[in-house]
Amino acid sequence: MKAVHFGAGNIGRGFIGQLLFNSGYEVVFADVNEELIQQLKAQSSYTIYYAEEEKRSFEVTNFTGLHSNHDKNELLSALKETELITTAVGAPVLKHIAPVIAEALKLRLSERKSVAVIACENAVNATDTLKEHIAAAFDEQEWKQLSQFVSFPNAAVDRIVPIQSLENPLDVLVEPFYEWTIDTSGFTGPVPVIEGAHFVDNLSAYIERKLYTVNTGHAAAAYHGYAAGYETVQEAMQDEQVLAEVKNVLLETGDLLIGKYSFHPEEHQSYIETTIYRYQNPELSDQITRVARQPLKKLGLKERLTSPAVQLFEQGKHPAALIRVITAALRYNETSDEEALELQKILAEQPLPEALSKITSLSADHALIKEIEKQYQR
Ligand SMILES: NC(=O)c1ccc[n+]([C@@H]2O[C@H](COP(=O)([O-])OP(=O)(O)OC[C@H]3O[C@@H](n4cnc5c(N)ncnc54)[C@H](O)[C@@H]3O)[C@@H](O)[C@H]2O)c1
Ligand SMILES: O=P(O)(O)OC[C@@H](O)[C@@H](O)[C@H](O)[C@H](O)CO
Repeated sequence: MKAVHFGAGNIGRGFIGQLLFNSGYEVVFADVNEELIQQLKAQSSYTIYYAEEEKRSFEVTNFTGLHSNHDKNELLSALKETELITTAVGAPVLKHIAPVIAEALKLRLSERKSVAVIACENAVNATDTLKEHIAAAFDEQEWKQLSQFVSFPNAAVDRIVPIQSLENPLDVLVEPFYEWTIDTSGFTGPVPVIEGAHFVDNLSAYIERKLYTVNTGHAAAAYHGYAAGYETVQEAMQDEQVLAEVKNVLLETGDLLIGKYSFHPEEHQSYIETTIYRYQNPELSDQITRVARQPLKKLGLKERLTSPAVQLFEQGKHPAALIRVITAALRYNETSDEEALELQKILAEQPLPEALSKITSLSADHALIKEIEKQYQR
C-alpha cells in the first residue's frame, strides 16, 4: 500500500506519517523544503520520541521524500498509483497543492482506481476546501466520473507537536496523546485501513469540539501568555491569571458545544481537564510564537475565536472571555510573524470597526464588533 502525504513537517512526520507507516503504507512525503526532502531521501528511518517520563520512542521506516516542484514527474507517478493522499501543510496552503493533485487525478480517470484524499489541518472541513480547489480544474462531466472513485472525507487531527530542536532533523518529539477522526460518510469507495484512526459519522461534533476546546484554549494561553511576556505555553500555564483565562474561555466554548452537540457535561469537563493537562506537559517546551502563529487566520470568521463567539452571541450570551482572547490576539505584534505585522498594519490604517470587520469578516456594525472594540479600547 502506498500513501502520498503533503507536508513533511511536525504533524506530517510526527503523527500522520507514523500512523500510516504503522498501518503498512509506504509513505511518500511531498514538501517544498529542499533540505528536508534531501534528508528524507538520504535516511531510511527517523525516530519519534514521546514527551513523557517513560521516554518511549518509535522508529518510522519505509518512506521517501519528493520535492513538490522539482520532483514533479515522480510525484505525479506516486499520486497516480496511491490509495491515500493526506495533507498537513496548513489550511492556507491547500490551494497551492490542489493543482498537482488535480493533474494526477485526471490521469486516473481512465483506470478509476479508488483513492481517498484527506486534509489533516486545523480547520473545519479542510478536505472540503481542498476538494473545491481540486474541482476547479475539472469540467462537470469529468468531475462526475471522478466522484465515483475519489473520496474526500473530512477529518480532525489532534496531537501537540512543538517546533523541533533534536539533533537529527527528521526526528520528532511529540506528546503521547493523539486523535485522528475521519468522517465515514465522506467515502465513496473502500475505507482505507489506518490503525489508530477513529472513523465516525458525526464529524462536525468532533471537529468543533477539538477546534473550540484544544485550539481555543491553546490560543488563550498563547495570546494572554504573550501579553504577560512568556516564551512558552508551559511557562504561561503556570501563571494563575493566564490559567484562569484559559479555564474561562473553555467554560464558554463548553457551554456552546454541550448545547449544540449534546456532549455529556461531565465528560466534556473531563475533556477540558485532559486538554489543560496536555498544555502543561512539563516534558514539552512549546513556543508561544508557534501556537499564536498566523493571528489573521485564527481571528477569521470560521476559526477558533470568532466562530464560537459569534455562535454564543447569536444565542443571546455574552462571551466575555472569548472577547478578551480576541482582544489579546489583536495586540499580538510579534515581528517574526508576517500575519502579526499585517494585522497591526490593518489596525493602524483604518478606524477600529472597519479594521475589525476586515479581520473577522463580520460587518462593522455587528454587535460582537462593538463589544471587541470596547474591550480593545479598555
Ligand atoms: N503541530 C501541531 O501541534 C499540530 C497539531 C494538529 C494539527 N496541526 C495542523 O497541521 C498542519 C501542519 O502543521 P505543522 O505544525 O506540522 O506545521 P509545519 O510547519 O511543521 O509543517 C508544514 C509543512 O508543510 C510544508 N509545506 C508548505 N507549503 C507546502 C507546499 N506548497 N507543498 C508541500 N509542502 C508544503 C512546509 O515546508 C512544512 O514542512 C497545520 O494545519 C496545523 O494547524 C498542527
Ligand atoms: O496549528 P495552528 O496554528 O492551527 O494552532 C496552533 C496549535 O494550537 C496547534 O498546532 C495545536 O498544537 C494542535 O492543534 C494540537 O492538536
